Amino acid sequence: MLNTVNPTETQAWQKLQAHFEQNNISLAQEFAQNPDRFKQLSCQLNDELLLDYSKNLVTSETLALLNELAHEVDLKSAIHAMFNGDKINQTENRAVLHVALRNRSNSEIKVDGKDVMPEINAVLAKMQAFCHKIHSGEWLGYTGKPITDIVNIGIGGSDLGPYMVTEALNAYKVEGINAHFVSNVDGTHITETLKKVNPETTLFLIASKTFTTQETMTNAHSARDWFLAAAKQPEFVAKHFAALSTNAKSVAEFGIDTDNMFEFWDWVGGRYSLWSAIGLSIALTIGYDNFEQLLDGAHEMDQHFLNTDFEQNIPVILALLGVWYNNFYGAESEAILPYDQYMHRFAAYFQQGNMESNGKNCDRAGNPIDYQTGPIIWGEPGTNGQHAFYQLIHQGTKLIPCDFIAPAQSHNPAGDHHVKLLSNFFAQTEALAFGKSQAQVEAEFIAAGKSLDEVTHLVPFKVFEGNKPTNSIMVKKVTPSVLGQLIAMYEHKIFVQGIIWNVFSFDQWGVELGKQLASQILPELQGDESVSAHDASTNGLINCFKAWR
Ligand SMILES: O=P(O)(O)OC[C@H]1O[C@@H](O)[C@@H](O)[C@@H](O)[C@@H]1O
Repeated sequence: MLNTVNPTETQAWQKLQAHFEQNNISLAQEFAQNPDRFKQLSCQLNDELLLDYSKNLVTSETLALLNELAHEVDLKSAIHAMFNGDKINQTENRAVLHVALRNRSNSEIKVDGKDVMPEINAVLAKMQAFCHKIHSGEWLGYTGKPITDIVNIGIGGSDLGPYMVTEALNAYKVEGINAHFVSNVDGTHITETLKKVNPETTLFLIASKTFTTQETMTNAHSARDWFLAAAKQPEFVAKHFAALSTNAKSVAEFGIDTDNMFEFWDWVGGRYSLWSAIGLSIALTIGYDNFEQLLDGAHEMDQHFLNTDFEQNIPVILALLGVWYNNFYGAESEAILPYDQYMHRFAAYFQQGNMESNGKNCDRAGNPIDYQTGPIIWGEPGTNGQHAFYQLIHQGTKLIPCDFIAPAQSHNPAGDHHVKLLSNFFAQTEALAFGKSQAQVEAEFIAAGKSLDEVTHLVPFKVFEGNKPTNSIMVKKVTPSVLGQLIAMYEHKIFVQGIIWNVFSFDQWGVELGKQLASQILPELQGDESVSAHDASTNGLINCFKAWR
């Protein structure tokens, strides 16, 4: 059981509040006063991942108080509870063991007295053997041809992770295999995807923890109908459909051979499931060995998180900085900005990871919360974002803490692209931190031969106040292992924040109401008679739809 502590009632919180009110931290001043600031406020996981958090609005006192907060809410016990397989997802009475899925040390981890590692290893071995069959061409479709296209049908955690990772690791793609991802129940998604593939050479992976999700089951049935329209014989489904699920009964009812089912367990949260059988599309796309390296990287971050003092603990540092802005500066959102085109779905992935985990307004004792919890997460790859929304980050009225992520080495070192990309990565955090003063703007005008009288009216528009906080996360190269490290880093950041905010990070009751209402509305959309059972707005919209369709 996790304890329940209202963070705002801790001594550390009170001290942080007073510290916040008494200090107006200036990055320019902090850097001017302390030439060792980068050295002191940066750390490396290994020789592939560096976190520079020196451009944050913190002093050594801020960091000490934030650490005190972590200790006061007993973060250490919570971390151990998760790694020990305690049922910390209390509203669903489940353990939270994505760390077991990548427990490369293979040490025993027990749930209800039973070691889960043998089952995990058995599923990994089954995934490895399956990948080998597909990649070697041993597995043949119903007309005797090898598989060339994988279509993953899933949504939420059964889509976002595998899609993000296969995109981020596109440089490792197995030749001859194309991956597709269908998630939306909008018929456009499956229809457009099916136009690109051939039933004789396509393998569908039906990815659903529950195997009941409306979107996924609808898309899966449409895919099967499409397949059978060509293949005719239902027994051919076995060669072209596999299931990734915890629900063997529903998999069998759908008609998928349970030999083709890759199992996982209720202690794997949907948004933490890419490490499980849900990662089969990853292993098929980038190769099983690379999938294992992804697990290895995550395990390395897990060990760092479990064993490192909070002062040097990368996920803990990131989490505490987030709490500082979210709860004291009143920041509403955080941007994740990868300077790596392959990572274009990374922010979208952590929208679910973070917002579904910590978007909660009820504390662990069931009381309503009167302080801020999870932030809004958003972002796009640099430099695209620079030409779109960075204006607001630089000169808008909102504080948006940003994580800048960049690899030192590109997978595509074409010409001078990478140095140009990285020059922007360095320039942006510098500009955000230090801005441009009125004196600098005026000096630039004078240097350009203008008289101040001529340009005074323009000066205020060109001033950047600076003092905008950023983290820079530099990696050597986006390899499978490094990506595993990065994902695990953010997962644990989210965990730490959930512990501090006193919420349950591993349930998601907030997605249920809409699902319930949609299933009530669905039968009402049949027939032409007008609907009056809802509020006036919902009735009006439904009746408009009926008139127009
Ligand atoms: O994997 P299945 O069971 O289809 O769920 C898919 C998604 O459903 C949503 O409603 C959320 O609960 C997500 O956390 C989950 O990842």
